[in-house]
Amino acid sequence: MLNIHELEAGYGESMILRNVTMKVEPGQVICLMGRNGVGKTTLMKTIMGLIKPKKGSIHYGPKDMTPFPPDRRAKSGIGYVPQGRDIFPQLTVEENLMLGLEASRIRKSKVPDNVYEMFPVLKEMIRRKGGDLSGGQQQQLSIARALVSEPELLLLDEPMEGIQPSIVMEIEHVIETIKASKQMSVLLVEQSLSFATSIADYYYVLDKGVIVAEGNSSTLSEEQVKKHLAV
Ligand SMILES: Nc1ncnc2c1ncn2[C@@H]1O[C@H](COP(=O)(O)OP(=O)(O)OP(=O)(O)O)[C@@H](O)[C@H]1O
Repeated sequence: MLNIHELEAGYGESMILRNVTMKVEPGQVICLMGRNGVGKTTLMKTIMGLIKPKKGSIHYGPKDMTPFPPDRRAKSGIGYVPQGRDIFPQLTVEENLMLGLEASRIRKSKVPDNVYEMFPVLKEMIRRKGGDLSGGQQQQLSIARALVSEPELLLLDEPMEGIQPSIVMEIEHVIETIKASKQMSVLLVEQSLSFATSIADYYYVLDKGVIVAEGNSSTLSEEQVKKHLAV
C-alpha cells in the first residue's frame, strides 16, 4: 500500500535520507528502528509531505503521492502522530479529538465510539483541557486524534518515548488491537527490541539515513541490535 522508492531528502543542502526503499503492506505493523539522529523523523515527515524529497518517489496504492501536500495525504488515508505530544493544551480533550475529524476522508460529525473504547481515560477526561493531562495521557490523546479520522495507514513517531511503563503497555495494547482488526497498517518508530519482535511483522533499521538492515521481525537478533542500535 505504501511504496517508497530510492528516496533522498533532507534540509536545505544537507541530505539526510539516502536511497531509502521500503514498503508497508495492508494490515502490517512495521517497526522503523535506529539510533538518535539517523533520520527516522525526517523519513516520517517526508512520507507525510512536510519535507519535499530531492529524489525518489512515494506511492500510496496506485497513486504517486510524491507531489501531494500533507493535507491531501491525510485525506488519502494517512494518519500521523508526530514525536512529542502535539496536542492543543488550551482545548478540551473532546475539542482536540474533533480536530481529527477535519482530517478525515469520510464526513463525520462525531468521534467514533471505538476511539473512546481504546482509550477509556479520554472518555473520563473529555471536558478537561489537553494541557492538564499527564504526559502519557497527552500521548494517548495524540494517537486517538489520529485514529478519529479512521486512517488506513498510521504513522507513529516514538509514541512510547518518555512515558511511564503502565501507559506504554496501554499503547502497545492499542497497537495490538489495531493489528488484530486488520483494518489499518502501522509504521512505527520504536527502539524496543521486545516490541519489534512481539508485535511488528517486519522491521527496518536506519543508520545515517540509509536502510542498513531489514527483515521479518521474528528474525531480528540481539547481534543485529548490538551492531546497528547500541549507542
Ligand atoms: N529542521 C532541521 N533542519 C536541519 N537539520 C535537521 C532538522 N531536523 C533534523 N535535522 C537533522 O537531521 C538529522 C536527522 O534527524 P531526525 O530527527 O530525522 O533523526 P531521528 O532518527 O528521528 O532522531 P531522534 O530519535 O533523536 O528523533 C539530524 O542530524 C538532525 O540534526
